[in-house]
Amino acid sequence: MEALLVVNAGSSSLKFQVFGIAGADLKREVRGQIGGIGNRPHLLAKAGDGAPLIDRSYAADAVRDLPAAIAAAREWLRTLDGFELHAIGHRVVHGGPDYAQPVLIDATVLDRLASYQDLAPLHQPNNLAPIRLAMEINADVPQVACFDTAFHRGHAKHTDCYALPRAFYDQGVRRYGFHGLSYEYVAERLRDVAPQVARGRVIVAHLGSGASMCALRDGLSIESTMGFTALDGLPMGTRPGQLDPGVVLYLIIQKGMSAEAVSDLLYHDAGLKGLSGLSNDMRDLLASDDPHAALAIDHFVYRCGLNAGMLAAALGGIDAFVFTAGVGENSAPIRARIVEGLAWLGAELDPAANEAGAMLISTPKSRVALHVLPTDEELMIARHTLALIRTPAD
Ligand SMILES: Nc1ncnc2c1ncn2[C@@H]1O[C@H](COP(=O)(O)OP(=O)(O)O)[C@@H](O)[C@H]1O
Ligand SMILES: CC(=O)OP(=O)(O)O
Ligand SMILES: [Mg+2]
Repeated sequence: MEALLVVNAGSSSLKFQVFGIAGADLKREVRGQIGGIGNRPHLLAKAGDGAPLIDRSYAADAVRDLPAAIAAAREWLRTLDGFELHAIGHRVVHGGPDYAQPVLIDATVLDRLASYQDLAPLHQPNNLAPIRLAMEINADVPQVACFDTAFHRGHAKHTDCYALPRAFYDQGVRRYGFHGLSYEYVAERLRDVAPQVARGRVIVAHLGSGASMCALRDGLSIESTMGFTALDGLPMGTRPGQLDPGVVLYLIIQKGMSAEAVSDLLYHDAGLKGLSGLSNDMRDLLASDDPHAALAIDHFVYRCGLNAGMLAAALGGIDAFVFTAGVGENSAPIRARIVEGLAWLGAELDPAANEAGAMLISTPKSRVALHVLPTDEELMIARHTLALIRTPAD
């Protein structure tokens, strides 16, 4: 069977999927992940119908880092029969000012993507590692990079500039926005499940370990809470979200911290983890009776409300609000608390539908339709990859 491999290499996990190609159709054949890298490595893979394929734990030092996880995943993928690899599609978080569309990867493209590494230190190096490896060992298989930033590239200039001297904008210092593959998928899903609403003004909240919101008008992104890097906007598992740049200056100038130490703080030790002092995982905080866990949750919910207000202003009101990603798809209590903060916009929750995790969780008289739509970045990558390898070169 002709097949595509999709790779989503994150900060602590390596996700991969295999799609069979039948004409213009894609069929998910394998959905796999190595999580707990360097800690409690664990390879789990299922067939497209959910049947288990492998469930294997490794010693921490057997899969210590992402390259080791790639090697482990590759070793297992090679045991699968019947797939003829036609292309590999990758999630690449930062596409900088150059890429507004997915792109076929060659050495020049790879160099350019590597130059954005410092703008996404948690993601970009890991995104590029499997590309480099495949270039060596599967040199004849085309690879496609699909960007988190691309879906937001149509933003108006007055919305994606910072109030800095304009030369910085020309150098690429702009508000890019991220999680674009997720928003693009959710916008498509919304067109299926609520076509009328999808043509209107919608906020999508991607609340996972990274978190952001996107304002959609007629299915297109017009604003995002994230900026130049994936540090801005909402508080996240280990990132602070919006922060006065004066804090960074204070840490460097007054406290004598190095740039590396500040970067480490902002990417690894802030957010829910920093504020609670307990965990970056919302499940741990919800289960804890520590007052610092409550503080972290209160802050997260409060900032979600503030940012929703900002995006509602960008849209001139909202017709729908959509929850997606790990927290958004799975946590009824967090959804309920965020919706309380949207009451002024006319949002009214149906508590039973929310508890049941239904696709529509608002009451019939709510002025804002409230949806829960599971995201699927990997399917979006597979579609883009197939479209690119099928496009004849001109
Ligand atoms: N039932 C749940 N309740 C609250 N939070 C949850 C639940 N399930 C998952 N999460 C949160 O979702 C996060 C992972 O989200 P996900 O979208 O998979 O993130 P990423 O792709 O960035 O790793 C976890 O860190 C956890 O905090
Ligand atoms: C861009 C980003 O924050 O991604 P993730 O949520 O996967 O960490
Ligand atoms: Mg994610």
